[in-house]
Amino acid sequence: MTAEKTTTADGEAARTSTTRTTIANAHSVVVKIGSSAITSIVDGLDVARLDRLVDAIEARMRAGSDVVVVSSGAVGAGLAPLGLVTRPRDLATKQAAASVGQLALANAWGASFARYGRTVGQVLLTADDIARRTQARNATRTLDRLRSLHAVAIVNENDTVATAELRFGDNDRLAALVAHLTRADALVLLSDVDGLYDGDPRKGNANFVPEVSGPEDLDGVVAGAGGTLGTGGMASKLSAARLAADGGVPVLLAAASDAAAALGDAEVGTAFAPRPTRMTARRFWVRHAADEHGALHLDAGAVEAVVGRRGSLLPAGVTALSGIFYGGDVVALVGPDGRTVARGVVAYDAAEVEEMIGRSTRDLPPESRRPLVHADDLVRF
Ligand SMILES: Nc1ncnc2c1ncn2[C@@H]1O[C@H](COP(=O)(O)OP(=O)(O)O)[C@@H](O)[C@H]1O
Ligand SMILES: N[C@@H](CCC(=O)OP(=O)(O)O)C(=O)O
Repeated sequence: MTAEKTTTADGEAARTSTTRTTIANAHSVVVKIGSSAITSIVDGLDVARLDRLVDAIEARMRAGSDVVVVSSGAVGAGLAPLGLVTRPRDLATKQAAASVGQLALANAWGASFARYGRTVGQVLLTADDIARRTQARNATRTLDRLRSLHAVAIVNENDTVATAELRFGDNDRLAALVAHLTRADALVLLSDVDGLYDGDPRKGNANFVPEVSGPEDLDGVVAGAGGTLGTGGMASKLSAARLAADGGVPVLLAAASDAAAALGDAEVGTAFAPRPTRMTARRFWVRHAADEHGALHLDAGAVEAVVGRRGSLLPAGVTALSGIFYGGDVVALVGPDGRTVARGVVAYDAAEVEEMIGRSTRDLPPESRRPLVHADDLVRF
C-alpha cells in the first residue's frame, strides 16, 4: 500500500462514532470476505488466512453475535486445480473454475470452523433468487434455520447457474442484499485494502476516509478497479455500502488482516452510517432487489401527486406503458423527462393498464378503481 493513512481533523471523533458503536454491538452481522483476502493466483486458497478469519468470527460469535459469512474465492480457488494461471475472462471458464473452487472453498470453511466444533452450511444464491419474493423468502428461511441450529451459513453466488445478465455485479451487492434479507444489524466487508481512500491507493497520494455519513462525503472520491482476483473493485463496495446503508444497515469496510479488530471494537476501516430509519423488507425489495418488469410513463401532474404529495398513482396521470408485466410485478415510474422517479408494485396486468391509462377513476368500472400503484407499494428515488 503506497498511500499514507491519514485522518481528518475530526478523525479521532469519527473513530468512536455511533456507527462504530452500533457495528461493535450488533447482534446479527453479515461478514463478506473478498477473493483477494483468501486467494491468490499463484497459491490459490490460503488456508492460514482463512483460519485467522474464522478465529475472529468465532470470537464474535462467542461474544453473543450471530454471523452469516458471504465468501468469494471460488474462482480463485479453482484456477490452480484446473492448471489455469490467470483469471479467465470468459464466463464459461469462470463458471468451471468456480464449480471446482466452490467445493474446496466450502470444505476449507467447514474444516476451519470444525476446529471450534462448529458446523457450516453452504448457501448458493443468484440475483434472480433474491429478485423473486418466494425464492427470497425460502433463502431467508434457510438462513434463519441454520442460525437457530447454531450452524454458520457460508453464502456465495451460485456461479454455475448464473448467466451474464443474471450475475450479481459482485458479492459485495449479494452481501448487502443478504444483510437485508436476514435483518442483520451490521455488514462488515473485508478486503485486501484497509478502508476507503479518496483515490486508488495503489496509485499513491490517496487520503483515507474514516467515516461516510451520507452521499456528500463521497464527493471527490474516485473508486477504482479491484485486484487481479476481485471483480468489482472499490466501486462495487461503495455501491453495496450505500445500498445497505440506505436500507438501514451500518457498514464497516476493513482489511481482512484486521478482522479481529473489525469484528471486535470496529475501530478500524471506514464506517458507513445507515439512514436513520430502517426500510421495511417489502420497501427494500421494491427499491433494490426486485427485477423491473416494465414502466409506467407519467405526466407532470402525476409526478407531483406521487413524489410531491406522496400519493398513489391513478390511471389519469399515465400517458403510456412499456414492457410486459402482471399485477404484483415491480415497475418503474418514469417522468415526462425520461427520469425514473419511483419504483412500485403495479396492481394490474399490462393488458388491463392499456385500457385504463388516461382515464379518470370515476369513468372506470368498479373492479378497476384501485390505484395503479398504491402509495404503500411505492418507493420514491
Ligand atoms: N478509492 C479506493 N479506496 C480503496 N481501495 C481502492 C480504491 N479504488 C480502488 N481500490 C482497490 O480496490 C481493491 C479492492 O477491490 P477488490 O479487488 O474487488 O476486492 P475484493 O476481492 O475484496 O472484493 C483494493 O485492492 C484497492 O486497491
Ligand atoms: N462468486 C465469485 C465471487 C466474485 C466476486 O464478487 O469476487 P469479489 O469481488 O472478490 O468479492 C467467486 O466466488 O469467485
